[in-house]
Amino acid sequence: MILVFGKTGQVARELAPLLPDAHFAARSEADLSRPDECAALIRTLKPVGVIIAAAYTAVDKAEDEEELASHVNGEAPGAIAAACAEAGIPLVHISTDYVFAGEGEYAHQPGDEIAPPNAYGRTKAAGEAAVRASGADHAIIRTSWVFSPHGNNFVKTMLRLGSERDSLRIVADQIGGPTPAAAIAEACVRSLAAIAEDKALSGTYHLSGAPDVSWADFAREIFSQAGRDVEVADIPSAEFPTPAKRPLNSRLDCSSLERLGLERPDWRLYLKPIIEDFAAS
Ligand SMILES: NC(=O)C1=CN([C@@H]2O[C@H](COP(=O)(O)OP(=O)(O)OC[C@H]3O[C@@H](n4cnc5c(N)ncnc54)[C@H](OP(=O)(O)O)[C@@H]3O)[C@@H](O)[C@H]2O)C=CC1
Ligand SMILES: Cc1cn([C@H]2C[C@H](O)[C@@H](COP(=O)(O)OP(=O)(O)O[C@H]3O[C@@H](C)C(=O)[C@@H](O)[C@H]3O)O2)c(=O)[nH]c1=O
Repeated sequence: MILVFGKTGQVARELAPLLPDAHFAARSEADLSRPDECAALIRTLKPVGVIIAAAYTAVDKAEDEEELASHVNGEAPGAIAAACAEAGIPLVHISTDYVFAGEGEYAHQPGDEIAPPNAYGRTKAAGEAAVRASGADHAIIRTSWVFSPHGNNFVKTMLRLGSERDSLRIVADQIGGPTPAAAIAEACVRSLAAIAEDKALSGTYHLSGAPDVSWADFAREIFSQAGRDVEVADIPSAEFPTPAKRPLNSRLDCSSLERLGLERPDWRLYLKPIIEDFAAS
């Protein structure tokens, strides 16, 4: 049996149909703010592999709750990875573009220096480091700008705001790859099988949707596919102040996905079901 930490999040919900026999541990069963209890669950359930699909993802709130976010995003993945190493089972963990400072206009390689610009990114970086240090066979999949029909995400925010207003001001100097949660779920399953088969595939991978765009361009495509006549005005980040600083350059070089037999998904092909759900609600 495969154990998935997380049940209600975007990626966890996309994992459910791919892994019908997996055990999905919700917060009530495995609270990541209590890392020892999460590690103990591995010893109790004795899974053949583990995927961590839960995290503290409230980027702005993390500025005020860095200690809690550190337990959830830093220490819990470390404790889970140590338990995986002890049991000799592989682990897949998900991380973020927000570990990068985001300077320049290049696509980041997995081995590039990290320098998180905010508290959420610092806690995710700590989780990555703990997983690498654990000795467990692992895949760390860094992704960005996740969206799906479930939970909170930029696509659903835009559809909601676009139904209330005729024009929106959206940041145009942050560039990255919107990523469908379904593609991340597929990569989790594929990478878990790959590292179980070949330990040499253990390491850090990048997965983001193509093409890279600004948040403003992302919004325009959402409204275009939704047939909504909402004017999107490009603004610089400075005109949309937020508690957490976001990286300007979130481009991820995803070429190492080839080692897993995967490629970047075209995110534009994943918008329609979300738009239809929104229209029906
Ligand atoms: N969302 C994004 O844009 C991006 C996400 N990522 C990473 O991808 C992974 C999956 O994210 P995503 O699917 O979007 O997550 P969501 O934001 O959709 O959901 C977060 C999940 O984590 C759970 N969770 C939060 N705190 C705890 C806790 N203390 N104990 C147990 N569970 C907890 C939530 O449970 P509950 O329902 O009980 O609150 C929820 O199921 C994460 O590692 C995230 O850092 C990377 C890049 C971008
Ligand atoms: C609502 C709104 C947002 N924005 C900007 C703010 C921000 O720069 C950008 C996206 O804002 P959001 O708060 O939706 O996204 P944010 O929470 O920053 O999303 C991040 O989540 C974490 C978990 C990750 O790991 C990242 O990869 C990334 O997906 O859009 C506007 O410019 N205008 C608006 O009206």
